[in-house]
Amino acid sequence: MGAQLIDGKAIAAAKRQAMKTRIESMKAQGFVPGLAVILVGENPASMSYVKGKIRDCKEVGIYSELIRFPETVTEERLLAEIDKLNEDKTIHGILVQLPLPSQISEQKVIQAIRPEKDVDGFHPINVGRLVTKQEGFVSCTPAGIIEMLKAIDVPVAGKHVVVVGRSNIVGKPASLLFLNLDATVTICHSKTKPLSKYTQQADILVAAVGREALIHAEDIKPGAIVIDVGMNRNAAGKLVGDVAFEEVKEKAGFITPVPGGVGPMTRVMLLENTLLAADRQNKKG
Ligand SMILES: Nc1nc(=O)c2c([nH]1)NC[C@@H]1CN(c3ccc(C(=O)N[C@@H](CCC(=O)O)C(=O)O)cc3)C=[N+]21
Repeated sequence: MGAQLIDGKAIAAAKRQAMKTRIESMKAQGFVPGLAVILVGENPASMSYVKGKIRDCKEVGIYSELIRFPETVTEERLLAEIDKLNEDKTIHGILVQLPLPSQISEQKVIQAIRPEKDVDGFHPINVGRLVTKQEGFVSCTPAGIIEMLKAIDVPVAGKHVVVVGRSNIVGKPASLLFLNLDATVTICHSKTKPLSKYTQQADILVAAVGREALIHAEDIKPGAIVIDVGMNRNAAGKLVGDVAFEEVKEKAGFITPVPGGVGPMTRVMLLENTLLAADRQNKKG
């Protein structure tokens, strides 16, 4: 295999380990960071992701609350719960697991969260802060991608980063983060033609579309850093990314696996954002 593997699972585990000490000293000063996770309905994938988040909190010593609602919950009821959590001094971060059922406006729910507690970084205030390079909260997956590059000591300034995908939670914020780090950024999407013309120019390629085997060996530059954000179930029921891993790994310089790459980093950045939120709210009193 040509490429070096970027082990997101190991990087995330090391970060959680370092957090434990930080949280112990917070607790020694009588201050406990807290995260509230709201889950609506019984989607098995959402339930398993949320369980993971609660487990992560327990491991590092963050106080967590799981608040569950039936699939049929009204928007009004959900917004009332968020209002309550906004005022709750023991809760520093609020995450509403997406997607939400169709009777509920995701935008309304996201905007109901106080930006200071928006550890997902989805609130338009935090998005605006990212655009204008101000301090706020950055969406966990893009933040995790940057942390992986830091871990392998790869500078981003001056690099050509090609992001495939323009979602509000990954593609757009990832592009802005790289831009803020002085990369040259190209954003590609479903209407980009031909996609390979752009991806072949990437020093760092971020694949965040959600389609199995979207990126093949012929689509990348030799030695490129390939970050795979995809989470797809293949025909055999296996979790696979957007990158045809077996062939691309022979040509890339670095590559992230799925599972064990971006996913664990996303989870650990939620913990980081929760600690950041707690620190900031603690300072303000
Ligand atoms: N408000 C909100 N915030 C989110 O951050 C959010 C969300 N809603 N809705 C769903 C997506 C998806 N997401 C994942 C995070 C980690 C893994 C992860 O850890 N994946 C493991 C594998 C897990 C498995 O085996 O299923 C891995 O890649 O190694 C996956 C998916 C966060 N999301």
